[in-house]
Amino acid sequence: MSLRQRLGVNIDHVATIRNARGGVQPDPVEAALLAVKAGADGITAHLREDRRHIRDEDLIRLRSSLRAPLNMEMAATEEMVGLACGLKPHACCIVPERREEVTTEGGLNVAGQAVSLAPMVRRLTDKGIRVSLFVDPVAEQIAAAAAVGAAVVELHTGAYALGADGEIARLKTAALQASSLGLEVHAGHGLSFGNVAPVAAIPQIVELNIGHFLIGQAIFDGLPAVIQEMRRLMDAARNTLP
Ligand SMILES: CC(=O)[C@@H](O)[C@H](O)COP(=O)(O)O
Ligand SMILES: NCC(=O)COP(=O)(O)O
Repeated sequence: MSLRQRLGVNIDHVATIRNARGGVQPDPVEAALLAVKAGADGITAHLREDRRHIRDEDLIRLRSSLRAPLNMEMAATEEMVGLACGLKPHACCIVPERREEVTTEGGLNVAGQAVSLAPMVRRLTDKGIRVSLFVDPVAEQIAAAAAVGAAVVELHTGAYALGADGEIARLKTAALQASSLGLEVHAGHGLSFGNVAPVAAIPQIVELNIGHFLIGQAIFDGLPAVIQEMRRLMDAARNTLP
């Protein structure tokens, strides 16, 4: 199987640099258009409650100017569900947020909040938005994601990226379970040139969302080049599949 795996480019940290001086450069929307032109299959943008990087107006401009799928990452709040239902991106990925965190620290506790999540998933789905839940590769969370009606799970690869033992095995098991439940399987967080191949080679994973590493490496090599290299590494990993 060498089903081509999609690459979603997360442009959060273009906005981090822009916000550092409060101006308009570098423009995350310009980065998104350049990323798609370079081969990205979609764009991911995380509208955090504290707007530390992506801002509401960025999402509005992305929605009106992108000709590729826009995946809006958001917390499970009424504010964000309302914004998403108004914006109607191609997809939403619900992620946990803690104001003090430097970055996303873990997966969404779907099992522990299924009662409140299910109607949010339904509202978004009823607007034609593909709903993904960002979860740790844990059987209970994946089963809960299917139970609340999500179409997709995005497996948190943060522990894997930090070198935790046995993580790639957990990701493989989780991807198989999710696929067997009819969920589309994505993965992301902390992926880089150096660690992407084993995750890309997991057959059931059909999309990777990658941002921080790509934006950082783009400072040295340029955004098109780093996207094309990530694309090459993903394709090479997929081509090892039977
Ligand atoms: C959910 C995830 O892993 C990232 O896409 C998320 O955007 C991380 O948040 P920061 O971009 O603020 O680090
Ligand atoms: N959901 C993962 C994502 O969008 C990008 O995460 P990272 O590559 O910025 O760590």
